[in-house]
Amino acid sequence: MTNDRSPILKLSNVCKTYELKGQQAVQALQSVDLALYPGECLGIVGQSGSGKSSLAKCVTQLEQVTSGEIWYHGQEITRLKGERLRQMRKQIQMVFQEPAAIFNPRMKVGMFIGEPLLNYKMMKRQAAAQETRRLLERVGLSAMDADKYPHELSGGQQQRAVIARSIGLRPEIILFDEATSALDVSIQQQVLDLLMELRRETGVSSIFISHDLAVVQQVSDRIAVMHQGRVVEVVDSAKLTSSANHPYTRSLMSSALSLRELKGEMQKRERIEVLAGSR
Ligand SMILES: Nc1ncnc2c1ncn2[C@@H]1O[C@H](COP(=O)(O)OP(=O)(O)OP(=O)(O)O)[C@@H](O)[C@H]1O
Repeated sequence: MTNDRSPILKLSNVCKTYELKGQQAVQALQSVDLALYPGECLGIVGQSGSGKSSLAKCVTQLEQVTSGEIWYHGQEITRLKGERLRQMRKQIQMVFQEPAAIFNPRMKVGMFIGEPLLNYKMMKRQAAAQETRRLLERVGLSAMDADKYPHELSGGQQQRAVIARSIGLRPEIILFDEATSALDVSIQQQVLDLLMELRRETGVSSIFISHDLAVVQQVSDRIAVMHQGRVVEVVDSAKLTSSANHPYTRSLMSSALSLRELKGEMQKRERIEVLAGSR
């Protein structure tokens, strides 16, 4: 659908090897080629250890690639330094699984969201405070939450605050790395709905990483399937059932299916128990 346009981000032959003292090196990424098109959500799915987080970290230079190139708007970004790296990180934001890990426990939520607006000199203090309130409300929190400390928010609310901070910078790309995986199922769905709304509203491009194929399929236009550090295939989300070819993708699909059946069966059993008065 999007292949007639130039990609905004392109990974070309990217390899990442972790050298470990006294142990065998780990090849986390092996010759990865991927493209992200403007406005697209590219899903990345694969089991634990398949290299998903390493890929996200190489894009944002939290890790250095071992070899290969990453192009952002025609600029090679694997060795950026100083101000150019800082500007790239403003444009390519990352949202992790554990929001608690990136909060400063002593910094109020309002400051957490407003600080980057000041650091990047996007606006003055008063305007940043106003923008912070707007962002809080945009992600479904209250402007009053600005005065709370992170521990006073639930996990889902913390993740909304992290998303508010990211979108405040008006990035071109947001990388979500298992961003909803730690949340309860109903809260997870609310956050996914928020992400889909924000995407429609802002046109932001995104990479959505998860081990959960059903979740990835819900939010993505295309899905890159990773297995042992390689992208084994890229499929259109809407045509997953008919066009997935690789046996590994097929096995992910059947385990996602049996998980759905299991969940459905448990819900059915709960309903029967409630009707029978045993709960
Ligand atoms: N800093 C590191 N040092 C050494 N090995 C690492 C490091 N980070 C990741 N690895 C290894 O690289 C491989 C890929 O890990 P990575 O975290 O990228 O996979 P993943 O698909 O994101 O898995 P998970 O969902 O469990 O985080 C794994 O074998 C992992 O143990």
